[in-house]
Amino acid sequence: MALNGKIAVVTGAALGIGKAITEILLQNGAKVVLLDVNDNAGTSLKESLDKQHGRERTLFLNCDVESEEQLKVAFQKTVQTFGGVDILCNNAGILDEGAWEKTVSINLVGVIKVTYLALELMNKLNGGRGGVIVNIASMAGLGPFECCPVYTATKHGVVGFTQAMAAASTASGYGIRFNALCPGLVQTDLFTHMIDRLGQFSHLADIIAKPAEKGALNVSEVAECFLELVTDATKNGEALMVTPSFKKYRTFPPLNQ
Ligand SMILES: NC(=O)C1=CN([C@@H]2O[C@H](COP(=O)(O)OP(=O)(O)OC[C@H]3O[C@@H](n4cnc5c(N)ncnc54)[C@H](O)[C@@H]3O)[C@@H](O)[C@H]2O)C=CC1
Ligand SMILES: CCCCCC(=O)CC\C=C/C=C/C=C/[C@@H](O)[C@@H](O)CCCC(=O)O
Repeated sequence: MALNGKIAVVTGAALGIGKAITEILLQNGAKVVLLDVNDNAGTSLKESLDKQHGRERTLFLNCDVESEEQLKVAFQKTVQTFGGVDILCNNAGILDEGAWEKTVSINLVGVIKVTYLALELMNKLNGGRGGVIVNIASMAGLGPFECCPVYTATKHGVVGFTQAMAAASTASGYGIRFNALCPGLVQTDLFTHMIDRLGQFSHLADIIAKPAEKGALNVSEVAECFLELVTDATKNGEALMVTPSFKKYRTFPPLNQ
């Protein structure tokens, strides 16, 4: 998929991985709608992107992925401003074992809410143009990460939802590819603050030491993997793992045979 002129929506776009994904989309010619709850970071990123790429290339909207109402308004404004959606990146996420219901609400329910609203616009069966949806899961979506069981559960949910939606899309003719990106540790605020966010599992924080020995990815390495999942039209239902030591596609058993 060539990105020139395509319209992308990125959740949690103001900082960290979402910011790097926004930047790589702009560098490759897309227009980007940035959704985030952090108004200061979003507004200041928008100002800086205006200088680099021109005001008409981006739209920043203060929008919480937990709020169906705010999401509906955000998609309406996206259509009014840019005329549709071709690419969605469900990136917004938190790690907070002490606020586990909020973690489920943002990391998993939020991904499903945003996806279903985007589907109404993107689905070829409803007159949409099709496109691609990339969900930012985690290595914790593929195996047990004992210091954060609820975070782990949400990311397993994201991987499962992505794969089932990919199969549903193929079987139904939505014209939308769905892929999950599963990074290991990445240098962002989420990683920096994780030690204070493990709640009743803080005594297991040392589990990070092993993967941390291998270093942490920088956000632009994650954005490059995102770009691969968006542009490679053969990728659907994939879970791409990336750590400082390797990058590979995970295989899963098909359940329909
Ligand atoms: N940092 C890491 O080591 C890894 C992170 N991830 C995942 O990558 C994604 C991005 O994480 P980071 O960039 O590290 O985090 P971050 O904390 O640096 O940035 C997250 C962004 O999401 C926004 N956000 C949070 N809640 C939101 C909500 N309810 N609605 C809209 N925006 C919201 C924040 O304001 C912030 O701008 C998350 O889904 C995370 O689980 C996956 C693997 C590793
Ligand atoms: C508690 C901090 C969480 C930060 C947010 C994350 O999502 C981090 C990702 C979670 C775990 C990462 C583990 C990485 C492990 C790799 O270095 C490697 O050891 C795994 C090898 C697996 C394989 O070979 O298949």
